[in-house]
Amino acid sequence: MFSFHQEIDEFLPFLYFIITLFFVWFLLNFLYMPTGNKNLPPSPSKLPVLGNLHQLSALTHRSLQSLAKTYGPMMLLHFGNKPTVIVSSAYAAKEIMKTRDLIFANKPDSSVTRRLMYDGKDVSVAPYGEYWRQLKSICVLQLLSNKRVQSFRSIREEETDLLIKKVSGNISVTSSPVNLSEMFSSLANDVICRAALGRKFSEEGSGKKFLNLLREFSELLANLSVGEFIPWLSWIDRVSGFKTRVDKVAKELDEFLEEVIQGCLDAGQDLSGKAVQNASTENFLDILTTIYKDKTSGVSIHRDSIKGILVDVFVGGTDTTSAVLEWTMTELLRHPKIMTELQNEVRSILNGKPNINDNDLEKMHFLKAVIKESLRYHSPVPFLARIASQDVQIMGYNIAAGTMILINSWAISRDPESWEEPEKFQPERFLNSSIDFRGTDFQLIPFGAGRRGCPGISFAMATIEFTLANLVQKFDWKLPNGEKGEDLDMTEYPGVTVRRKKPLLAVATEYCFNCR
Ligand code: HEM
Repeated sequence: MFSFHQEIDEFLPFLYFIITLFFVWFLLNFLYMPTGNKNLPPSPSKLPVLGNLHQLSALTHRSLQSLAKTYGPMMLLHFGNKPTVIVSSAYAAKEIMKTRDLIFANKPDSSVTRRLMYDGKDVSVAPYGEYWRQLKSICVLQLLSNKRVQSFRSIREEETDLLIKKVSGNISVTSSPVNLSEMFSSLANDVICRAALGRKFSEEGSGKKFLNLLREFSELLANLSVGEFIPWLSWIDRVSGFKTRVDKVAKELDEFLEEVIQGCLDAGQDLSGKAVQNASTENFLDILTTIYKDKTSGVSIHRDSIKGILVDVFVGGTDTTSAVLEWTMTELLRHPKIMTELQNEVRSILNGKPNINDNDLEKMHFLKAVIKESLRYHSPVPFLARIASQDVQIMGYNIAAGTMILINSWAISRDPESWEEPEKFQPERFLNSSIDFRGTDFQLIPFGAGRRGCPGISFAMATIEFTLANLVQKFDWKLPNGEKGEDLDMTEYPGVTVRRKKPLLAVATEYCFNCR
């Protein structure tokens, strides 16, 4: 028979265990106090050290969208030790990018962005202020204004013509599919290189290397560096090879840009070796180097500023533009009825005329609706990042100075509060709607909004509209091997820009203008 003391003796270790557990739980709760009592946005519970990092998948925009379904349009997460507010509604986005735009005019920086973006000497991560303002206005005036974009018409025409010839050439040799993803990347890069540098690189061995460098660059920017969020674990970045990759890409891109700039600086010649004749034939790099050399202009830019701006233009403009082309063609191939409707519009407006001009494009309302729907359904840059520069209240929640803000523009453009049947690809929704993507309608912000909004919208749209109109006018398209639209692999590949994981392959047949 057990005595009372015997029972107590046996129970004691268990009791100690329970008390210890309770103490640890209390300590952790104290250290990582739930945020509700400071009127902070709702938070999912977090782990010590990791915070909420374990709740993120590689496709962060999707994991944060599903967390927002539980915690609401403004939630506070901890990426390691970094408090981060995730914004997933049009209303909250407007509060940040319009109502309180000035407080949120700075971008977060990290050791990776500093290393890759010339220590903030570019436009996209430069601290908000006079230097950023000067750089951005140089970009807009000299490369991205409507007038400049119009002046690049012949570049777009020549490069699209080459793309069409590649597709036609492929049809005459073999009826095998063409790799549209690869073609769109080259096209976007060639158009930007010619407009910015006066030449392109795709025809040289260095062209492919340059494109791969840009792709890796964008991947590294989107990667979570462990040391950034958990400083005492920064050794993991060295052991995993992440830091070495960052250094290698930064070094190789710098060498490439240095060569390009030096080529331009040498003897006031442009990159093709010709002396620069007059301002109208100058390319963007000529203008940047002139400002760099002219110390009397009142604008002072360093050599690293030129490199930073070029990185912005290539990284910001190449992958994004080709991603939009890639996703739009993907959706057209998945929805043959929409493809036919678009072809009917384009072909009837052109009425047998082979060349498309800006007036024709203006009339193509369905084309514009298809592109808008593609930007909504596959918002190419899923996150817009900001830093709160002072304590502020948004939607009644307190946000402390220094908090990182991630606006999930991907989730906002699929939010059922703003969109009917958001998971369906329906270009018609834009036909009788004034909603646009230029940063005034916060349910559709693929180019961001406010002071830090994208300055390259007109440049990108001119290339996208012209290329798509030509492709659907001149060819009929289908998926290879009789594949059905609904079977097409739609897996996304994460990065600053979300691309298709697998390249888009499609079979083209030449459209016969005289046969109808
Ligand atoms: C479809 C194509 C493009 C998309 C989807 C896109 C998207 C974006 C987004 C989302 C931002 C951040 C905006 C924000 O935080 O509010 C941005 C910024 C920027 N983009 Fe684009 N972009 C595209 C094309 C281009 C092109 C063609 C260029 C230049 C040639 C360019 C240059 C820039 C620059 C310099 C910034 C930084 C602006 C700043 O921080 O003030 N983008 N872009």
